Amino acid sequence: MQEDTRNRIPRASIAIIGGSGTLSMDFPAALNRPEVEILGREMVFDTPYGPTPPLLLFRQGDKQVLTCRMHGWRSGINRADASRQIFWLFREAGVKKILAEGGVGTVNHLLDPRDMVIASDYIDQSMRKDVGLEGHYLLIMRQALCPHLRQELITAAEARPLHRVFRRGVYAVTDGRHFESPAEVAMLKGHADIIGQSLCPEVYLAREIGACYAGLYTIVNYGEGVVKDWDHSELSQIFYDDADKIGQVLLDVISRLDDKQTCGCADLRKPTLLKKVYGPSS
Ligand SMILES: CSC[C@H]1O[C@H](OP(=O)(O)O)[C@H](O)[C@@H]1O
Ligand code: HPA
Repeated sequence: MQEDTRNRIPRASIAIIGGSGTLSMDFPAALNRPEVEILGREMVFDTPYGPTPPLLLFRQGDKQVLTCRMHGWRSGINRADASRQIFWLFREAGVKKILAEGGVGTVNHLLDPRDMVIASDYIDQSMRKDVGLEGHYLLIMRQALCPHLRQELITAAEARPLHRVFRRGVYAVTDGRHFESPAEVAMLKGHADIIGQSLCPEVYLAREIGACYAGLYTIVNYGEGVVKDWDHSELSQIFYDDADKIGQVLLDVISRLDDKQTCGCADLRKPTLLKKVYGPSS
């Protein structure tokens, strides 16, 4: 049953946007970490954009962490609205660092299913470019993926060796209820390494609220035409098999994080151009 927690917004300095990996388990409770205490499940909060999807709140050491499950709210809902609701809440809760995880396809023939990539940049091929909170235009998307958070993810992922970890890679963001055609994959080759549907508009909203953002992505399929005869039935098994490692990596990172943002991401949130035309960015 959903607990009604509207208008009682907790403090949380860190947020996790879960993907297909952590969705397949009772994250983070299933990982049996003694320092983790679940503070609330199925928490829904009122926002100017409507009630949020259900979130989970937990404490890890001295940090409070809000988590939402992307797939849990994607089906049948308006993704733009849900993104605004969640990031409005993150801002009000004081979230400064956001970690994401998700499943992706590969367009780079050097990568294989189960490899993990800490994305270093993105190309937005989605139709979600204009999703934001109030009044922020011309956001600077330099270091959209925080170098400090990325380094923490690399360190944590490499310390739990299971599959190959790639320290950088360009994530092409697509839209769809479908994967890409061979021609689309061929077009993306040479520009991107991995394809998924879960990085935008999140990076824009993170920048808008002045939070750092970085993600750990597990390859669950070859893009069409990269390797012939790929069987998509293997896709969800990879999520299930590797969910534990993905979740542990996220918690390992959280245990090392502090509240400081010495990376400069927070300073990049102020649009510097055309203030007179577009109005102030508070
Ligand atoms: C289940 S494969 C397609 C789906 O998986 C990824 O989502 P997530 O990042 O939440 O794991 C990808 O972006 C696609 O939307
Ligand atoms: N394309 C788009 N999104 C995806 C893919 C893909 O190949 N794999 C997982 N999410």
